[in-house]
This record gives sequence, structure tokens and C-alpha cells, in this order.
Amino acid sequence: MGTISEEILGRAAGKKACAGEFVIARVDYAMSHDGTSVLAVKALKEMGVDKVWDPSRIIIPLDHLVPANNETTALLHKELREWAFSHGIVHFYDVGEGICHQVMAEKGFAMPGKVVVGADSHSCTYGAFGAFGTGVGATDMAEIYASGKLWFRVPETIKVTIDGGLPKGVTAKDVALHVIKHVKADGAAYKALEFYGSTISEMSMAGRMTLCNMAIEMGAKAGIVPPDARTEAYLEGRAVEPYAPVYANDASYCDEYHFDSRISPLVACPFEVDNVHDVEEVEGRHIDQVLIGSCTNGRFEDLREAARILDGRKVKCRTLVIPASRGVMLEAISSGVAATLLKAGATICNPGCGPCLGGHMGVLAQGEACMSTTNRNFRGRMGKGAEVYLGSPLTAAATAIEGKIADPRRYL
Ligand SMILES: CC(C)[C@H](C(=O)O)[C@@H](O)C(=O)O
Ligand code: SF4
Repeated sequence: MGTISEEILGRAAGKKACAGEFVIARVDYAMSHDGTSVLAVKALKEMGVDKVWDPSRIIIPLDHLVPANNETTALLHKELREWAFSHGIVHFYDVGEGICHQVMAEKGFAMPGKVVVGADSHSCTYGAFGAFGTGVGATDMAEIYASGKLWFRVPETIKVTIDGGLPKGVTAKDVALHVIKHVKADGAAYKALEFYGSTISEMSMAGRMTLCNMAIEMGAKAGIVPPDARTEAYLEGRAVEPYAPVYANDASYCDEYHFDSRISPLVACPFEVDNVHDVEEVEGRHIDQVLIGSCTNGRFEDLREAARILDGRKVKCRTLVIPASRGVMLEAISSGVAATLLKAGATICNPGCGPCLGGHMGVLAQGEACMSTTNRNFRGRMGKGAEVYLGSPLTAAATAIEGKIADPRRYL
């Protein structure tokens, strides 16, 4: 009897798990990328361990600085490739496969009822599939590499219910920003979120990923959507092993929120993710660069939405489109979406994190502003002295056309 997190962690720990208790749980899949694997490998060495627990359950995608931007990164990638090869890591994804969280979903590692841990804060994305997905630091990842287990404090859970259809120009990203506006950036610290309601059941898997991806922006340990027929359809022929869905069962929640989906397109203004405004309040602000991509909004559905607005039009400011994976890029090409975006004047970069964390490929200059479909807008995130506005792919596309923040509803 418990929340989804209590039920999943209880099963993985082999004993009843109640919020607030500490458990040692078995981890089903562990992910670390080029930004964190090296530290995890170093910690593993310091622990005096050389053999990993199960090379088929460790997934390593190179995504944060790809292709390598300098000799230091190139060497880091090289060392990681060699380590992965010598330890028999089965699921090593080199430059170009995509952003870790998208790769984890596409390759079928994020499944209902599983404990899927990543050395990256946005590993809460896997909650879209009904998994307990959470991010850990590199030393905790080293412990998983060594033993396949990790300690957890079982989180309390906030129940979030969102009902209603999405109005014109409103997407899963706007729903996520709406929730963040009310729950606040620290409102779910160390808690889990469970999402219910007709808006969620009608939401595509891509949309659910966008929503769960941003759970960490409220401090949440996990953000979980109970699995349903859509989840099953996505995982059909994709899940790497059988899974048993887990649902909340007579659970008690520490807090509950009810939202109505009848909202405006929203924008999170610099420099806090919960500094959220209706697009009409911030329309007209100058923008130097638009970024459509990331683990939040770099999926095919997002690119297609942007193309709906950009079709037959021209961008007025530099516009970067970064598909979240090779699969997304292929679909964008075969569907004609990529051509539409290119004809509108956008630049399409290779799959990866791009400038999302200010490291690579599209970093901003001091004094510049970016309208971005990513998840973080704190000071310096995409370049020192630059500003980041967060919005949906529709809002980003409308903004690209005007070179200033624009309401997407005027273009639909
Ligand atoms: C580099 C990595 C550790 C980091 C994270 O954990 O979130 C990054 O992905 C980010 O989005 O800032
Ligand atoms: S796309 Fe951005 S938020 Fe997502 S994993 Fe990469 S750097 Fe982190």
C-alpha cells in the first residue's frame, strides 16, 4: 500500500518502503554520460573495484560535448570509450546517437516499475514511463557500477492533477511551466510528484517526458505518470525486458494540487524557472537567438510543432534546431520537417545537448537573450551575462519569426 515511489522502491528493496525511510534498492538500469562517467570511473577506482556489477545494465551515451569541442573533451571521450570497451559495457552510444534521456527512452530502458538511475539531474524524465527515475552524483553512480544497488530515502509524494484539453498554442511545456509557477522551484524538494488527470492521460509520451523532465526544476526526486495504454504502445517492441507496471495503492500524499489546463502559452523569464508569465505579458522583448532542442523539447513532435509555424516563413534571428537523437533527426528528414526548418533559415545541429548548459555550439554573448525550449534559465546557464527565456517549441518558433518574444497563437 503506497505511492508509486513507495511501491517501486519497496519492490526493489525487497521490503516495505514508507516515505522517510532509508532503503537499499536494486537498480535496474544505470546511465552516465560524457559529463559524469569519468568521475564515476575515478570514484570506482578509488573504491578499489575494477569489475562492474553488470555490463549489460550500464548505459553510456556521449552527448554533452559532442562532437568534442577541444582537446580536453576529445581526450575525455577517448578515455571513456576505452574504459567502456575494456569493461564490456554493452550499451555504449558514441557521438551522434543523442541526448542520454532520449536515448534511454528510445532504446527501451525506461520501463514501468523499474528503478532507473542516471548520473544526471534530468533522469526524472523516465517517470514518463512509470519508472522511478532519478538523478545521482558520480560517486553514487560508482556504487551502482560496483554493486547494482544504492541507498535511497523514500520520498514523500505530491499528487498533481491536471484536467481538461489543451487550448490552441498550449503544449506540455506550458503545462510544466504552469505547475512550476505554482509549486515553485523548491516546492517539491526531495519529494516525488505523481501526475494524474485527463490532460495527462491525453498527453503523448513526448509530452509526458517534457513534463517529468522538469520535475527536478521543482527540486523533485522523481516525477511519475502512471503507465497506461499509451505507455504500452510506446514500449511495444522496444522494452529491453519484460516489466510489471506499478500503481499507487491506497496511498497517502503529503500535498495535492489541482490545475485546469485552460492556460496561456507561458514563458519562464530570467533568472528563475518559476518566474513564469503569460506570453502576452512579455511579448515584444528582444531576442538574439532561438534554441529548439534538449531533453525537454528536442523530440520529433517538438520539431514538427515548430515547423508548423515556420512553414513558408523566415526567421528574423539566428535559430538553432538540435534534434534530441539520431532517430528524431531521421524522422525530421524523412517527414520533410527538417527541410521546412532549413528553408525558414534555421540551422540544424547534430543531436546532443548543444548550448543547453552553456558548454558548446551556440553559447551566447554577454548581453544577449535566448528564447529556448530547454529547462533551466539561471544566471550564466547559456553564457556569462546572457539571458534565457524558457518556452514551448511553438513559442520559440513564433519568436524566431519576429526576433522578439511572440505569441504563437497568432501563427496557428
Ligand atoms: C552535466 C550534468 C551533470 C548536468 C545535470 O546533471 O543536469 C547537465 O545535464 C545539466 O542539465 O545541467
Ligand atoms: S539537454 Fe540540457 S538539460 Fe538535458 S541532459 Fe543535456 S545539458 Fe542537461
